[in-house]
Amino acid sequence: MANKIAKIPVIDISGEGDQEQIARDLVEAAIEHGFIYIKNTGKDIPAEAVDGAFNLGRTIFKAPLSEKQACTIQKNNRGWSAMQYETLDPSTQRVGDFKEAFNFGEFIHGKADQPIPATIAPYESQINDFGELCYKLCLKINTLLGIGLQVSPPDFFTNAHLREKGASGTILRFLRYPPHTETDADREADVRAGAHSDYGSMTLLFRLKGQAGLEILSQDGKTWAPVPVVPPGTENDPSPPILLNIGDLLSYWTNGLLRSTVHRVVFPGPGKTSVEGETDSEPRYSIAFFCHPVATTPLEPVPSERVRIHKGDAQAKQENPYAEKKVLTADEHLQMRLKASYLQLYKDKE
Ligand SMILES: O=C(O)CCC(=O)C(=O)O
Ligand SMILES: [Fe+2]
Repeated sequence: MANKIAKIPVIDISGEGDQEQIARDLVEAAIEHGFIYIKNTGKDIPAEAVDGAFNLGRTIFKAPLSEKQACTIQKNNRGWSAMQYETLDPSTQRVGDFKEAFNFGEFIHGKADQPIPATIAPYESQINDFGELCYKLCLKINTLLGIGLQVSPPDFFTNAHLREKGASGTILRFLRYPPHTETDADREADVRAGAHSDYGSMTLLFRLKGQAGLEILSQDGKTWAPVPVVPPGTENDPSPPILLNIGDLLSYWTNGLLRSTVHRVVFPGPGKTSVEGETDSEPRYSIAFFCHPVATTPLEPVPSERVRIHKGDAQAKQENPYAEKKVLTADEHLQMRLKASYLQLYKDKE
């Protein structure tokens, strides 16, 4: 039986409306769900930029294998991750994630600071521009979270993300999940992306209409709910909402007040998705922007009364052990998580 679809609020942050109210709504959604649909009216990220980025994603993965291999992912988390190279849930997965991915780190003066396939070299500035739009949207969200949590000063989170203050683990990631074919040996065991929570402060996720697969885990850790690409009320928007989720770092930084929700990408199978109009029979593409604070940021107590008085929720910690308080800087927090997911990379090179 297919599960009920996830009930995630849709919030419009693109207008001139009451910013305090929008900020409060955003914070409540981040506390309650950890996932929020950011209505895409085309003002922050134009629909053409999203479409262009998806075309780029297709081009990257079509590049010759030798070009992609020359850019194999490194410990700096940049580059190409081949099919089944990453294992997001090593505790339960026998085989790696049924996906390939390409990670771009921060660009410097509009140029990639890593090897990129020759096939996509002509599009370097387009990749940079899309990353810029995502970065600016994350700054805006950081400011709203600061306002909503009554952090003093309200730009506390925003300041920690300013690129001019130093490098960060921020990544623009293109993903391709091929469909299953009759000959795939391990169809039952295959998961497209194992259960995990994201590492950074927040993630922006772009998906395509009609493509099923993303699910979130309920707070009691018992049921998975599919997350529709186009939730009710957004059917006529220029582009599907951008799915925002809180990552472990921000959850950790706020004593677990903001929720870092566990999610995965599956093959629902024919007729098994409860999201009307979505299937897993075609290759699935998605784009994730993983936003991180400047690497040297000390994750000190957030100057907010709401955060201070929040008592860590034992249930949330059990569900997501990485949300526990134990790490000091943004970079140390990230390194811990990467090591757990790229088993081969760290085994081969240690
Ligand atoms: O492709 C998706 O829909 C989600 C991907 C994801 O959760 C991730 O890369 O962290
Ligand atoms: Fe994720």
